[in-house]
Amino acid sequence: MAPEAPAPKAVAHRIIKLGGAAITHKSQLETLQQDVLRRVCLSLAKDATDVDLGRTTDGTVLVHGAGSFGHHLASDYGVARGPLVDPRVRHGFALTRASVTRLNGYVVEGLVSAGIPAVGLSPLGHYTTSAREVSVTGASAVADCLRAGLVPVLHGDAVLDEQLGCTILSGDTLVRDLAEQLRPQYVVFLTNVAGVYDRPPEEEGARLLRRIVVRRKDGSWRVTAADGGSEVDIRMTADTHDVTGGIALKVEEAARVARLGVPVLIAQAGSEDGAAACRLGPLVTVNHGIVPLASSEPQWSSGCLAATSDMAEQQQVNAEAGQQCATAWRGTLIVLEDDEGLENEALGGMGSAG
Ligand SMILES: Nc1ncnc2c1ncn2[C@@H]1O[C@H](COP(=O)(O)OP(=O)(O)OP(=O)(O)O)[C@@H](O)[C@H]1O
Ligand SMILES: C=C(C)CCOP(=O)(O)O
Repeated sequence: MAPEAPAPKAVAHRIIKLGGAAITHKSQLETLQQDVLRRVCLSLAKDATDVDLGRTTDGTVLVHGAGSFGHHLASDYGVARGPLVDPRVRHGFALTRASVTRLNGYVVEGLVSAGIPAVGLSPLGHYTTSAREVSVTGASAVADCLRAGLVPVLHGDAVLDEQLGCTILSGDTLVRDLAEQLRPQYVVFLTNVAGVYDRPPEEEGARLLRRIVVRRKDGSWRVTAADGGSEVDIRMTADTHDVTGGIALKVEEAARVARLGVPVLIAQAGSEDGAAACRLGPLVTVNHGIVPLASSEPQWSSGCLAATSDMAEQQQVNAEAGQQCATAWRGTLIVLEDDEGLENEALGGMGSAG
């Protein structure tokens, strides 16, 4: 019998989800937000050439959402529920894929024009689900691309489901599966708002949650007020066409990633904060003053930038790297509680929406 294949080596440095709400106008069928897409492509390309940081886009996995290229059609034709034997659902399945792969083409084209060796990789054919849960992962195809020096660009997709016939696999769920399989150093979700708020961000008084802490024992998550007091209530809503659950699914999947010990950042696509999150990972919070990196969390620092074991030196490098972001970093950091089950009280906190 052939010897068992060795476990694949970690090849992913970072996984970035480019939200459909950021690169499309989610409420208008198949409309691209070209300016946001262009800014993201340019900033990722800049990471690749930043010789001071010794960084390249090697080890970067990109996943994008569907936005208005997929959610509308999937919702109109009931693609998330199946069954595929229903001719109307089958037609909707094909239409949804045609739409979302069109968007994938635009994203890949933007990245390649910016000089990134990006290749589109559709989940259908690599991923299967069972009752909407991933039952077959496509992570090995992603790892193969990474080992070949390519930047795989996946997307939320219509896939085959062992029980339902077909369903919709969200990019947020793909990111979590890839994080489980490839164990990147960090994950970034870029979307159209600055992060997770205590209520829909357009509502008056909405406050940006700077830090969400995930409990080690059961994976539940919480936000406590900066004064260390009671837990904060959070309200999240989703667009009417959204077939995958919107921001609530994102937070749930992000919490599952954080529980692996992989820090997650949520920030705005096309902004300096989003670019800095992609470039620096959780160290962005060191440079920009919201979350001091505790010495008990050394694993976050390894490999986020050119390797250096000395924290002071690393902070100096990071400070130089993050110069573009002159003000405090705006976004949400999602992390696992420390070994004692405590969160550092200096790390909690909220910021106003303004
Ligand atoms: N409490 C909240 N905090 C943050 N955003 C919220 C909240 N409640 C509702 N939202 C809305 O969630 C949206 C972002 O989630 P959504 O899943 O649509 O993003 P996305 O991942 O960019 O899109 P896609 O799923 O198409 O990839 C924002 O447009 C925001 O208005
Ligand atoms: C609607 C489709 C085809 C995919 C949804 O992916 P998401 O926008 O990442 O949730």
